[in-house]
Formats: sequence, C-alpha cells, structure tokens
Amino acid sequence: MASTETQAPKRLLKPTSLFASRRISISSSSESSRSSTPLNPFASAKKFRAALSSESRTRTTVKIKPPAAAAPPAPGTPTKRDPLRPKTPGTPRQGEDDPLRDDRSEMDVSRVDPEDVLVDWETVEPGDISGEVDENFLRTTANGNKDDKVLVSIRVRPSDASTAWEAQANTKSIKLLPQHHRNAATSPPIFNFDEILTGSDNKSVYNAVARNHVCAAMDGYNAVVFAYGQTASGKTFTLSGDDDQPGIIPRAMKDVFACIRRTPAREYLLRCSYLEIYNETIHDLLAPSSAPPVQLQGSGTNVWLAPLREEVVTSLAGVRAVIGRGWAARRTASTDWNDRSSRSHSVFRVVIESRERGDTSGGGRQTPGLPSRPPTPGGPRLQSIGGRSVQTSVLSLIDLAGSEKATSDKERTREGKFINTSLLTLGSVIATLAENASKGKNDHVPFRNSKLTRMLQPSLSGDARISVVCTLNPDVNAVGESTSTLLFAQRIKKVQLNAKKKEIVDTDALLERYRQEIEELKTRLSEKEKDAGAPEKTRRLSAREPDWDVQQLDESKAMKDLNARIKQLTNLILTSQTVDENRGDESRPASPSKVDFDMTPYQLQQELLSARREIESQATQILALDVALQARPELPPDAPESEKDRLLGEQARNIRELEMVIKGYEDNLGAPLRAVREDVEREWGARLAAEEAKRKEADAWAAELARGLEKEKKARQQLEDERRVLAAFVTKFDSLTAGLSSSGSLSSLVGGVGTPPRAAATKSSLARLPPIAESPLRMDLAGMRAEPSLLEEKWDAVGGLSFDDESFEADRALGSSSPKRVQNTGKHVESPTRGVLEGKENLPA
Ligand SMILES: Nc1ncnc2c1ncn2[C@@H]1O[C@H](COP(=O)(O)OP(=O)(O)OP(=O)(O)O)[C@@H](O)[C@H]1O
Repeated sequence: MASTETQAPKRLLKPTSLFASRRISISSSSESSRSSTPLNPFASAKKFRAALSSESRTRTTVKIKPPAAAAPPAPGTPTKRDPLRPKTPGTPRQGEDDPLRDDRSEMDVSRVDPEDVLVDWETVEPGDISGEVDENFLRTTANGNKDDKVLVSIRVRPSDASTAWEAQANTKSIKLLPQHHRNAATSPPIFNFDEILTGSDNKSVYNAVARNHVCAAMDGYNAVVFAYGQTASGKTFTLSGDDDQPGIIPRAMKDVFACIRRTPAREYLLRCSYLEIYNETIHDLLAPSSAPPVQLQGSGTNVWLAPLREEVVTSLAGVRAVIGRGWAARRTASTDWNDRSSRSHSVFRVVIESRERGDTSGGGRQTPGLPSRPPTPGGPRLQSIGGRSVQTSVLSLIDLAGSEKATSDKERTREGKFINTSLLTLGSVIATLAENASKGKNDHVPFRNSKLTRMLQPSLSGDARISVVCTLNPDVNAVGESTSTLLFAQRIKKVQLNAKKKEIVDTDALLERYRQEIEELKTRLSEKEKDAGAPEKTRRLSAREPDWDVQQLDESKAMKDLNARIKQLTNLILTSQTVDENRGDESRPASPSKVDFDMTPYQLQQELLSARREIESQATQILALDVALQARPELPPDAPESEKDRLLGEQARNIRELEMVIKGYEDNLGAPLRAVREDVEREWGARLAAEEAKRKEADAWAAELARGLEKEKKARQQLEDERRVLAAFVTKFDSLTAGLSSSGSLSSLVGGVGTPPRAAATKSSLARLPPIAESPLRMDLAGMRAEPSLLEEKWDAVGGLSFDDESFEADRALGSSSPKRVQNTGKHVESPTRGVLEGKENLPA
C-alpha cells in the first residue's frame, strides 16, 4: 500500500520569518539583555548552529524595516476613527530604528489605560486580515471534535530517508509498515486520530487543528494548542512556520483580528505574553533577562503567573513585534538532531477580553464617574461598565521542547534531562487524567511534579478546549520515539474537558437594572391592587361576566407572581451588594444592613429571625474554626523547610515518648490487672458450676414429682370411674328391685345416684322377676368392689346393663341403640339398656 508520505519534502528548513511581507537580516551577537537583542523569530533563511546555555545566550540582531505602507482600503471596508486609533507597539514613539530597545514597552499593560487600547471592527487594519479570512470556513466548519474531548492530530514530517509509517489522511489512521513491526506474527496496530496531516502546507494544518480553537477563544473559552513530539519532528515548524508557510501562531493572530472585524457589536482588549520553561524555571521572554523568574501563583485550578509582562496589541504589527522579541530570547541550540533545537517549552499567550460596545459618542468607552478598580491578579483589566459584562479567555499556543536521547554535549544533555523529565510528568499527568476519565476515578494527578504541568493544570483539568498536534519523524531509526508519541496521543484523546465561558458581570449596572425592574413591578402591583379594591358596584357588574371567577384567579396569581419577583430581585440586590463589597475588601465581612424598608412588618420580622439564626450558625462556625485553629499545624504552608523539619522532629519525639508511656503502662500495670481478672474469673466460675449442679438436681426432683402427680391422678381417675360404675349399677339395681323388697335400697350403700325417672315405667316388668331371695343379684357389695369380674357375672345374670353412666343417662333420655363403652376400666360392654328400660326382649323370661 502506498504511503501518503511519499511526496518529496518541499524543504526542511527552520522557519524563517513570521510574515512573508517582512524583510529582515540576521547577524549573531551575544548580549546581556533581551531587550537589546531584537530578533525576528522566523528570520533565518539558512540553517545555523548556535550553542546556548542559560548563562550565555547567542543573540541575533534583527534590523526591522519599517512596515510597508498600508494598502489602500478595499472598497466597502469600514472607515477608521483616526482619533481613537490605538497606539501599536509596531509604531513606536522612541527608538525609531529599534522599537524594542526600551525595556518597558509603551504597550506594557501596566502602562496603558485599557480603555484607550481597545480594538473593534473599525480599528482592525484591513491588511491584518487580508487573504486569510475565510468566513465561509467558519460558518461551515462545525467544531469537528466534540468540545469535551481533546482534538488530537498527527503530523508526519516529510523525510528524505525511507519512512517506516503508513499514514492515511482519508481514513485518519496511521500504522507501522509491517517490515518494521517487531512481532512478525501479528499485524501492526492501527492508530486512529482526529486528523492525520502530512506535507509542508501549514495553512491546512492550521485550519484542521487550531482554527476552531482560536474562534472558541474569541468566543470566551480558554483554548490551548500545543505541539508534542520528538526533537526535530516539526513542532516549531508547525507552531511558528516560516516565510512561505506561516505557522499556527501568526495565522491564529490574523484570525483574532478577523474575528474582531466580524463582530461589530463588541470591543476587545488583547494582551500578549511570551514565556518559556527552561530547566524548570519560568522566564518571561518579554522582560529583560535580569528580571526575576516568573512564579506560578494561586492554587488548584486557579493558577496565574507573576511577575509576567503583558503587552497590549492592537494590530498584527504589534503582535509581530511581541513575538519577535520573545523569539529572540528563546533558548535554542544546535543539537545532534536539530540545528536550532528548542531547549525550552515556550508558551505564547493571548488574553482576550471583550465586552459589548457601549455608546461610542464622545469617545464613550468609559462610563464617566466610575472609579477604575485595580486589576485582581489573574483577573481582567477591562472593566465591566454600563451593565456590559466582560468576557475573558486565554489562548495559549505552546511549542514543547522535544524529547531526546543523551547528546555528545554536556550542557545539552543536562537540558535534555529537564526536558525529558517534564515531558514524562506531562505523560503521567495525561495518563492519570485519561484513566480517571475512562474509569470514573478520582485519582491524584501529579500536576505539581513539573512547572509545565502545574501551569497547564487549569486547562488539563478541563477548563479549556485543547488541541494537540503530535509531530512524527517518520524515519526508520525513530520508530521507538514515534510509537511513544502515538501512545501519548492516544492517551490524551481520553482526557475529559468541560470548558466554560468566563464572564465578569458589572454589578453596579446590574443593581441599577434590578432597582428599575423593582420600581416597575411595584407600579404594576399597586395598579392591580387598585383594581382589586374597585367600588363594590363595578365589581358586582363584573361578576356577571361569564369568566369572572377565572379572571379573578388569574389576577391573584399575577399579583402573587409580581410579589415573588420583587422579593427575588430584592434578594439579588442584597447578594450583589454583598459580593461587591467583598470584592473591594476581602477581609471585610458582608454587610447585613441593606434592608428594604418597603417590607411589611411581618416580612421584616421574618428577616430578623433568619438573621438571628444566621448569627447563631456563624457563632457555631466561629467555635468550630477556633477548634480547628487550635488543632492546626503550628506552621503556615509556606514556612521554610528547616522549620517544617524541626516541627516534624518534635512530633516524632512526642510520638516516641507516648509509645514509651504506653509500653511502661503495659509493663507495670498490665500484669497485676490481668492476675486480678483471672482470680475473679476463677472464683465466679466455681460458683457458677455449683449453682448449675443445684439447678440440675432441682429439675430432676421436679420431674419426679410431676411423674408422681400424674400417677396419683390416674389412680384417682380409676377410683372415680369405679365409683361411677358402681353407682350406676346400684341405681339400676335399686330400680329393678324397687317394690320387690323392702329390705332397703342398694343405692343407700353407694349413695349419690337418684332413681331414674323412668324406673316407675318399668315396674310392671320388674314385677315379673323371681323373688329377691332367689335373685342372682343378691351379693356381697364389698366383694363386687374388690372383684369386677364378679360384678360382670352378676350383670350377665340380669341381662346386661351399661357401666357407662354417661351412656346410661343418654339411654335413659333417648333410648339410644348405639353400643357404649366403659373407657376408664378399659372394658367395653354392649349396652342393652334400651331393651331393659323398655322392659322388652332383654328382660329375663
Ligand atoms: N512539515 C514540514 N515540512 C517541511 N519542513 C519541516 C517540516 N517539519 C519540520 N521541518 C523542518 O525540520 C526541521 C526541524 O523541525 P523543528 O525545528 O520544527 O523541529 P522541532 O520538533 O521543533 O525540534 P526541537 O524539539 O528540537 O525544537 C526544521 O528545519 C524544519 O524546517
């Protein structure tokens, strides 16, 4: 398969000049001050070697020709407001020939009134944007990548040598040619990215990787474009370009002005700064070389740089001069791989502040009478006045130093170590961020491990739109570095972004707006109240209207809404005033004295109540803070290391002492206490065992008693059964013998059983029985008691009778024919009682 990278490179030269229109000549010199060593960054038409170190830098002097006369304005271009035309750094007032001689540029933001150097569509020079503005592009090119992802592009540098990669721009993929893949058994992996770029055309590269980000920055988002790759792979060529192929920085600045031209409703303040991170120290490339290093300040995602010189730019010429100065001060040197290798990470920043254009009459850029506030560190310079909020964003264009192997030069090797270390840190930061994003984790990200990552922390944490161009040297001998670049590119693709616009609101104007709205609402409310309190007659008439009820409801709802809105705005006023006061003096507490006296007494009471509650909660907070204060470490975070060490030493000593105390306690008191515990356990254990034995005995005795009781119950039951049987028998006997003998009733012997009611009815039958003297029923009752079988015999003699008094009773009442059993004795005897009672078949003949 043919590689797209087979075309012969147009050239492999260092960038020459920023803008093709400029002509510059270069000579080398060594000077101590940056300001006195002006250099056009892209002005080298030929390769050169320049060994540099942080102590002594090779300086090149540029004689900048006066800018060519501006072309006459094209028809239809807006007219200029000459008196308001801002000064530009490219048109200096002193040092005619060398605009950069003065250390303190006139356009240093600390020396100009921001209101005087605003740029708007009228002040943009047509020449600054000619030929580059492609309005259709911006309209048609939707943001290709998702805003919450890093746009990752690969740029493969042209090469004379044989290439090891197959880069497909149409499929946006790149893979190693199989013959260079180490593992012959597998096919080389295919890497996919947002863009695959080849060749030397920088315009298409800019359009693909940076244009949307520049536009986003103009729209209020922070944006970062950076080039990452091995040394000599084309990062600087991509960022800065040369005469023929201006890179991302000059093209971006052209687009900035083009955007301003396209946005007549807004006015802009542009501030540029240029810095480099060299051997882990940040240098301001626009400040004199004697200036102290720049410090990273703030914490977390609120990071700013100070002291950092910022130059206000109002035209492309101004930008050109600023970049020229910065470029001149950059540390570059000849290495084994690159004639002019960047020995530092360089960052070109443009702070873009904008607000809606106010009334331009009378120069009206500043609302008269408004005191100008001093800028807060890292905050905007442009003030939000007249109700116009200020939008602030930062566009950062970063040319990273390239990773490299150790070189033959000692100084270069030392630099290389710093470069590689900070790139490694960048790699691990990106890896952690990617891991956190893909696995929903929140692992610690080592931003603090290098100046570069610390500086990029807000952007990498998601506060910016990011585009990364990973540059590749396609040569066979660079396969290892190229693969690691591609892996870095893959990881950074996963990083999650969430850039938001930053807007600073003009609170004074807002308050005024709220107040006006409140007044209007109050007027409307009082009108409605008047309507509601209209004379009775009118209301009665209205009441006859068909939808009167509904209207009334609507009215009261509208009044309620108005009241709610008034209350909301009043609260907003209180909040904004509090915020505004806090801004003026951070240490001053919010004033609670802003009270709306139009409130009803009830509302005021409520306010009072809530204020009291707040005071109480603040008192609690104060207490908590007091406690925290007591418990805080003795040293502030910025205390010197020696102090921290001392404190740590003291604490370690305290810990050791406490450990000794604990050990002594264990030794001296621990053993006796254990002995006491054992004694107590032993004594109480014996008592417990004795008590348990006693309980068991008692249980056995109780069981024995229960058994005896049961036995007694059974015996008693048996006796009772016998008594009943006997009683039944005696009764029966009595009834049978009644009238036959006067010698006495048997019932008197057993007692308790009365004569059955139907006994009389059987009298006639019984009369037929043999005389009692011969009756087999004559017996010894005591003998019958002792011997039940005797009784049974007697019974059989009289024809049978139920021993079951229950059945007897039942039979007596109903004459049941069912057989009955005597349960308690265990015997069962057929019940012939029916026949007996009726005096029929069972009676003896
Ligand atoms: N796409 C390209 N087309 C033509 N020439 C290129 C291209 N990319 C790089 N070059 C040339 O290759 C050389 C090295 O490129 P450059 O200085 O941009 O590399 P670098 O990655 O910035 O290196 P370092 O990290 O050492 O600073 C330069 O002469 C440059 O002009």
